[in-house]
Amino acid sequence: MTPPIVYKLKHLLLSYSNKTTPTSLSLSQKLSLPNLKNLKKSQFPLFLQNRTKKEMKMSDYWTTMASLVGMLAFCQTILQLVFPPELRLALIHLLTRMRHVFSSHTYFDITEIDGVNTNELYNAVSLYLSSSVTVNGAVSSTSNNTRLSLTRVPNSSSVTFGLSNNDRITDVFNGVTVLWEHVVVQRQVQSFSWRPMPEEKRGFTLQISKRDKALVLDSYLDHIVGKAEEIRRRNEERLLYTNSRGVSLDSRTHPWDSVRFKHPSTFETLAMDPERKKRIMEDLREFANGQGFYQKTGRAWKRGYLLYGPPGTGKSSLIAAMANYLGYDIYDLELTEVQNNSELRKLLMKTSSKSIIVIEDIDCSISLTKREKVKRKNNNNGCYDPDLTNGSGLMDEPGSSVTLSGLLNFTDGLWSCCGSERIFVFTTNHIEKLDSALLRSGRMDMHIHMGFCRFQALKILLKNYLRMEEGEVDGVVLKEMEECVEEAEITPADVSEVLIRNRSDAEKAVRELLCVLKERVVRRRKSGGVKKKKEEGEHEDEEAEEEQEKRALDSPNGNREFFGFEDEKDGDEDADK
Ligand SMILES: Nc1ncnc2c1ncn2[C@@H]1O[C@H](COP(=O)(O)OP(=O)(O)OP(=O)(O)O)[C@@H](O)[C@H]1O
Ligand SMILES: [Mg+2]
Repeated sequence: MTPPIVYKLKHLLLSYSNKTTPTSLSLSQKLSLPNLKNLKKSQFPLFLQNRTKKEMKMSDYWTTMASLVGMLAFCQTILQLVFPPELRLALIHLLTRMRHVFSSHTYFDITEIDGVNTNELYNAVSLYLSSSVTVNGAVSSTSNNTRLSLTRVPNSSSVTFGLSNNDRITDVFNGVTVLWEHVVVQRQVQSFSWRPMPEEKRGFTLQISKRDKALVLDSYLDHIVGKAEEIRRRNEERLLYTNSRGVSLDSRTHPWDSVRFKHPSTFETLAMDPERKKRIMEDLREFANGQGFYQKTGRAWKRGYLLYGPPGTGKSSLIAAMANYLGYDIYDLELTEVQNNSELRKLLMKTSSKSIIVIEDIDCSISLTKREKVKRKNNNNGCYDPDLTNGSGLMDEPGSSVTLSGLLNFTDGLWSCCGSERIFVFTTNHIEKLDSALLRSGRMDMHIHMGFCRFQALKILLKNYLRMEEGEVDGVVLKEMEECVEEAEITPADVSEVLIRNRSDAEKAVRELLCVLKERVVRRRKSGGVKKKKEEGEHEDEEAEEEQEKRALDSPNGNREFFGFEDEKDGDEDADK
């Protein structure tokens, strides 16, 4: 590229060599050069002064140009020699320091790379500013033409805005205005380094008034880090991990395979009584925000949920909704693939915090009823046989891969505390098969019964699948539905099926659903389902009674089985321990 000064000189020379050339003259005028007619000879460079128009032949012109360019290059070299990069940098630093000393502001530099390590604060600031520029006026640019860069990181579903190189932006925090500048300079040619450095040296400079300095140190940076973490989680897609048999569990390999988790289930789409839903959401939120509480009370920062109910009532959907609500990853633990307790522990150690560890159909994964039988056997013999237990009073199935005690250690023992902010979710279709040790508080803090579809849940499904609000459905049909839905004992999955089938015709879908509900009621009445169930209830076998009794003892308000919502209770010792 021709430097502007050379460009100007070229035209000056051209016009000088041929004053009558209209193009050169107009060009020179365009460039606001002095009118050549008024130009005194003394105003020309010395080596040109003795030349006249006639003397300036074409060959002379090119010679002159070459000398000029050579001179410029020479000057540049001299400048570089006189001011080597280090000196130039030092001069800049000196000037910057002087500016800072006399300024009423304090400056904080947050460089991208701190020594050889990546500075997490830089990334946090970058994320914070990127989100803030889009938040209603929380941050406003210093000028309207502040440039924003757009990025999309891997695994992210959204585009983020960033501050362009060397641009500035203001932020307001607690009524104090601060200025951020994104400083990008070319990195010096580096000597040998183990770690290749980026070509550019990037950083943020925070300018804040000296009297507000305490604010930054106290809370502003904490605020930024917290916000950045929140944004990061929101932007990233959830991951669904699963364990597979035979994966080496040495310290280098990761025993979990992951895929992107894009389950659309949310608490909004979940067909469930709104009050119960609200309670679950509050519980989750309290847990996620409860670091201080757990620390203060000396409890591991984890929570257990047991979801139980017939197939197709939304247990898995609830787990997905939980993950989407909190922005947690899911570890779907396939217990049958785990060889032994130590492998289970290793798997646990390789889970990250802010995650939900799920064991589906826990009653099918591991024999959990054994313990009761052993207990009975011991009772029958009138003595306790320690050889049959693992020392904690729990029976380990001989030759089995993972034992009950191993599982309990996994959720509640010392090992459960490696890492934090984790939720354990177990699901089962048969809660009555589970051992009381699994049911006691502290292990599974909340028991959530996912039952057949009720009227409230039905309305949510109508809204989800047919986009029909309550008022849009025929009042008479709705009333009939309300009357028979509970007796029909239909799962949300079955209701969904009918609605999906007819989703192109909402009226037809509603009519058909009502028919299905009525048919089920008739069928149930015919087969004496209700009556039979009552009789069954009266003649429950001894074992089932014992199970119920045990759970009633465990439950302080006795409603765990049906509603599954209890407050946490402390000090409820496992009967067998
Ligand atoms: N409560 C619900 N709210 C919304 N949709 C539901 C609900 N229950 C079931 N469904 C629908 O039914 C399908 C099956 O539900 P889901 O897999 O969550 O049931 P589940 O209780 O986990 O069943 P299983 O015990 O067989 O694992 C889901 O695709 C979902 O669309
Ligand atoms: Mg399921």
